[in-house]
Parts: sequence; C-alpha cells; structure tokens
Amino acid sequence: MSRPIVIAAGGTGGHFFPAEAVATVLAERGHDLVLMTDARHGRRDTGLFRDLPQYVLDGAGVAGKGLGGKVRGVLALLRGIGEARRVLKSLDAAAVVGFGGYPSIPPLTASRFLPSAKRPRMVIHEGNAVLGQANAFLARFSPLIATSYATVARLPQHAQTTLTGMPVRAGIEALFGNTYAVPEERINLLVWGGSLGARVFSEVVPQALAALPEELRKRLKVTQQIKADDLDRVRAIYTDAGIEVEAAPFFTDVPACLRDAHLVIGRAGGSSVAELTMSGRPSILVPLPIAASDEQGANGQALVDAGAAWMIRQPDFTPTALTALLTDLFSQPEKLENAAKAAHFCARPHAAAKVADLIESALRP
Ligand SMILES: CC(=O)N[C@H]1[C@@H](OP(=O)(O)OP(=O)(O)OC[C@H]2O[C@@H](n3ccc(=O)[nH]c3=O)[C@H](O)[C@@H]2O)O[C@H](CO)[C@@H](O)[C@@H]1O
Repeated sequence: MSRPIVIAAGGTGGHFFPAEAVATVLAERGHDLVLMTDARHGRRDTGLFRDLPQYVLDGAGVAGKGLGGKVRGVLALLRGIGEARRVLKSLDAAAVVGFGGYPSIPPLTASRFLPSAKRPRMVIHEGNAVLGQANAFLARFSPLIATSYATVARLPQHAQTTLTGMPVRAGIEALFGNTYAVPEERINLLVWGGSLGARVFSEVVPQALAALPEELRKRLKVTQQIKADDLDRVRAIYTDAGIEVEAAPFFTDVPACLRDAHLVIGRAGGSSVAELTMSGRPSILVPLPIAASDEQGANGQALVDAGAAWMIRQPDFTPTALTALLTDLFSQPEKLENAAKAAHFCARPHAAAKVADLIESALRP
C-alpha cells in the first residue's frame, strides 16, 4: 500500500454521504484509502467502505451529561487521539480528511502530534453555511477547508478556504441538468426529515393537506418519510382525506423521489439542501430548531435569499400556516417553477471531484 489517505467520518447520513462521494472519486483515481470512525458510530459495511481498511476509535462526543459524563467524554477523546496517532504513524498516512462531527476530531488532532516528516496533510470539509463545532475546533490547526457555501459563518479570519460545494451521491449528481415539469394534473409532494426523520412533519403535514380543497387533494400524491411507529396513524389520515400516500421510515432511492417531486417539504441539513439544488426542486424548509449553531437556518436562508425555497421556523410551522402557503403555491405553479430554476442555479456540481482535487493539491510537495 502506498501512503494512504485517511477519511475521518461517521455519524448521520448527512455527514457520511459526502465522505463516501469523495472517497469514491479518490479510489477511482488510484489512491489507497483508510476509514477512521468512532465507537459510537461503528464500522461501515455499505458501499465502498465495505472493502476499505477501517479503524474504529474511542472518542465519542465530549458533551456527556453532568460532570461525570463530560470527564468520561474527554477521557474517551484522549484515548481516541492516542489510538489515532499510533495508527497514523504505522500507516504513514499522506493526508487526513475530515467531514465534520465528533468522529473527525481524534484522527485530525492526532495528526498534529506526529513529527513533521511523518505529519499527514490536513483537509476538512464543511457542509453547512456555519462552521460546525468539530470543524471550528480543528480549524485552529490551519487545515485546508473545503466549503459548500459562498459564505460560511464562524470561519477563522485566516482560514485557507476553497469553495467546492457539497459532495452528493452519484445518483443525485446525475439529476443535475434535469428539467422541472410544472404540475398540471398530478402534484407530487415529497416530505422528508433528514437521515433520522422528523416527527414534526407527521404531526403537521397530514393535517395541513387534509384541510386543502377537495379539488387539490384529489390531485395530490404524497411520498413521506415517517417514523415506523407513526406509519399506520399517518396513513389513515391521508386515506380518510382521499390523498394517495407512499410512506416509509427511510427511502433508499432518493434520486427517484427527487426526480418525481414537484415540491419538497423538509429540514435544511447540509446534504438535503445540496440535493434540492442538484435536482432543482423547490422546497418549504423547516430548519431543525435544536441544531447546534442554527446551521440549518443558515443553509435554508441561502436558498430563500436565492428565491429557491420558502422557510417556516418550527414554532410557526402549523397546519393552518402550511395549508395557506400550499394553497398559494399550488394555485400559482409559476412560483414553483421559478423556485425550481433558482434552486438549480444554486447547485454546485462535481463537488466530490473538487474536494478530491483539493486533497491532491495538498499532497504535492
Ligand atoms: C451535512 C450535515 O452536517 N448535516 C446536518 C444534519 O445531518 P442529517 O444527516 O440529519 O441531514 P442532511 O440533510 O445533511 O442529510 C440527510 C441525508 O439523508 C438522506 N435521506 C433522507 C431521508 C430518506 O428517507 N432517505 C435518505 O437517504 C438524504 O438524501 C440526505 O442525503 O444533522 C445535523 C443535526 O443533527 C445538522 O445540523 C447538520 O447540519
């Protein structure tokens, strides 16, 4: 094995899909790769990662409950850094690439504790319009930073940034350039809540749709991500309202869901927003209210400012407010069409290749 590139990633789909997209490009370009993740998230046995060497390190989040939890968290992190340092040294890694989140902290921090001749180059990718907590910590070590938005809040003043966009899975990248067909008879609505789903959409959306005039309800086909224990209850509301529904706790064929959608209702996580722009789909965004730095609000605002989306903050996301907005949009489909065009205009295609280019540039002497 030549000097490998270490991919430091873990966590929810939103954090992991970009890592997988970049790793795929690097593998195609002939680089040897290694995955480092943490014990909380465990091994990855899907896609490309199934066949990669993997190191599952200690070092979950430091935000444990109470003083005892915090102390345990810090000790786990220190153990993770120690393990990562040993592994990086023995691998003689050429670069360590982080994709945000706690799993990226031990490998990238450890790389700073290697002698300069052995020290791998350090690159981090930020998928949101606000620098995440883990990346903000790692930014102190002056890595190269790949960004997904033209403006990223909380970037240190002297950060070396390159605007690459947010890497998406190949099937979603393939949607770039597809056209948006204004709903004429059928209206396809996609409702999703991020990689873990979001109960608020099961509480608000069915009620809002059931209150639409019958003429609109008959035209609707809803494809909705619904948590398993809510499926029967929510399906029944749609059936009673005469609305066709396809529901599942998780959709694997996201490209098909996006391709068919005339409008998407969802959260504003980094990957979701990138996928909306790549497919050129208009959306109503309800940012996750508990997100650490309101990064979802910032991601969503970028689309709203571009005319590509409408945003409703969760406290205002009521059935009445949603019914009113949907009635307006469905009765003036040109608004949807304009938002679709604006969304497409925000897309940054080939982001995985651009991140890979940046990593390769860091490898050059
Ligand atoms: C990249 C990133 O930092 N993402 C955010 C998010 O990640 P989170 O993973 O929740 O959300 P993202 O929008 O980033 O990603 C969701 C991913 O799940 C996929 N999907 C969703 C539904 C489904 O049925 N099938 C499916 O495959 C989407 O296509 C997308 O690729 O969590 C945090 C809070 O916990 C946010 O504040 C983060 O900003």
